[in-house]
Amino acid sequence: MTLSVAIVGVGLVGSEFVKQTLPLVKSHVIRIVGLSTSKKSLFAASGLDVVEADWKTALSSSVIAASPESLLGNLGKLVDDGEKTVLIDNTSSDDIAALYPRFLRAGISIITPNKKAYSSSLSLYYDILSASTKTGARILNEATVGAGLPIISTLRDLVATGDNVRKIEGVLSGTLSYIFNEFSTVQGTGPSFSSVVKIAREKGYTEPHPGDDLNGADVARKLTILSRLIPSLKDKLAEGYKSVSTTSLVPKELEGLSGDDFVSRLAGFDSHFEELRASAKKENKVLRYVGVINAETNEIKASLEKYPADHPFATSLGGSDNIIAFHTERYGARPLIVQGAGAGAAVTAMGVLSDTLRLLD
Ligand SMILES: NC(=O)C1=CN([C@@H]2O[C@H](COP(=O)(O)OP(=O)(O)OC[C@H]3O[C@@H](n4cnc5c(N)ncnc54)[C@H](OP(=O)(O)O)[C@@H]3O)[C@@H](O)[C@H]2O)C=CC1
Ligand SMILES: N[C@@H](CC=O)C(=O)O
Ligand code: NA
Repeated sequence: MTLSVAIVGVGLVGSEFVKQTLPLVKSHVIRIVGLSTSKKSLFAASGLDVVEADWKTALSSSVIAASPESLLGNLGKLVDDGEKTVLIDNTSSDDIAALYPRFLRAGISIITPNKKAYSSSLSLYYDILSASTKTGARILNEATVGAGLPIISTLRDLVATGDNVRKIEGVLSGTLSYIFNEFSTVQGTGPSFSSVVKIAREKGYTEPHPGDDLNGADVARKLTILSRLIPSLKDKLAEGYKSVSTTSLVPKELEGLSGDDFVSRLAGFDSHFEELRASAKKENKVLRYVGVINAETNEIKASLEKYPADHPFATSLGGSDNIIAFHTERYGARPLIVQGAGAGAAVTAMGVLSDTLRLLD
């Protein structure tokens, strides 16, 4: 059966998703029925004529305004006609996330790298789970943590097979990994903090607003998504990521600025970060921003820490690498470790597309 797919959000990840999907459109595994930005949309129930490059022109010249309501109606009709139908949410929008229960109740599956739905209030989370259970429409979000790395599937497998997860710890932000791998080296020297943040943004690692990475919220969201999969912690974070103890690296003066203004004014705070780097170097340590879920002490925390120069977080990470260690009863002596690029369009779109193909299992 051909999957009918509507893609909302065609920025860095969304455009790469379309690119990776084109061979599957040619072989009739997938039919792209909808494309939309925050302003414009295209829809054809029988499938859009999607050709690399041309779809961008067609979408930007479309006169049809984006409307999640009409998309819901159009996709609902496909479900009624017996089509396997999927919404791919490649935005970082809270508004789209809030609509997931309605899409699921209409029998439309959802695949997303957008962390908003699973890391906000517990009530939205349970609304999503119950809508999915009711209709059998599935929601998969592997790319929300570690981009294409198998983090969520690994944790689900550990829990489903009865292992006891004691602690999860690691570097969960591709942006903050890149920034501190470049900024805080064992030599204790390197480029200025603001210049590395700028490059991380240019490389497509950051959230649409880089302050959402630097304030720790992105890591806190990932910790929320993971902790809700651990039976003893599933109801702990009532307010989602806001309930996580989080260290922000955003100077107070830059709060509330647009992404562009934020990045251009960050240079004014380079000396503060230079001091942090120098103080770590004095102890022969490096700075790394880490996330920890401790199921034994119930502590869930996102923070900037110092690690000895010979620690794996200091020696084995490069680029936007994430490293996540699962300490469990079965993996008692040595944790199960997943490591690799944790941000960037190619690896994120791969995570979204592989989830999409799981719907055909
Ligand atoms: N970049 C990465 O490495 C990773 C990203 N992610 C997640 O992937 C998602 C996309 O990230 P990325 O591609 O980098 O972000 P971009 O800012 O490049 O793209 C976001 C897109 O979403 C669109 N959009 C925003 N709001 C709406 C809306 N209400 N309706 C329709 N479209 C909307 C924007 O449209 P417009 O152009 O009109 O504003 C834009 O095209 C985010 O949730 C991010 O957290 C997850 C893992 C890694
Ligand atoms: N901004 C995020 C993108 C992936 O979730 C990160 O840097 O990890
Ligand atoms: Na992942």
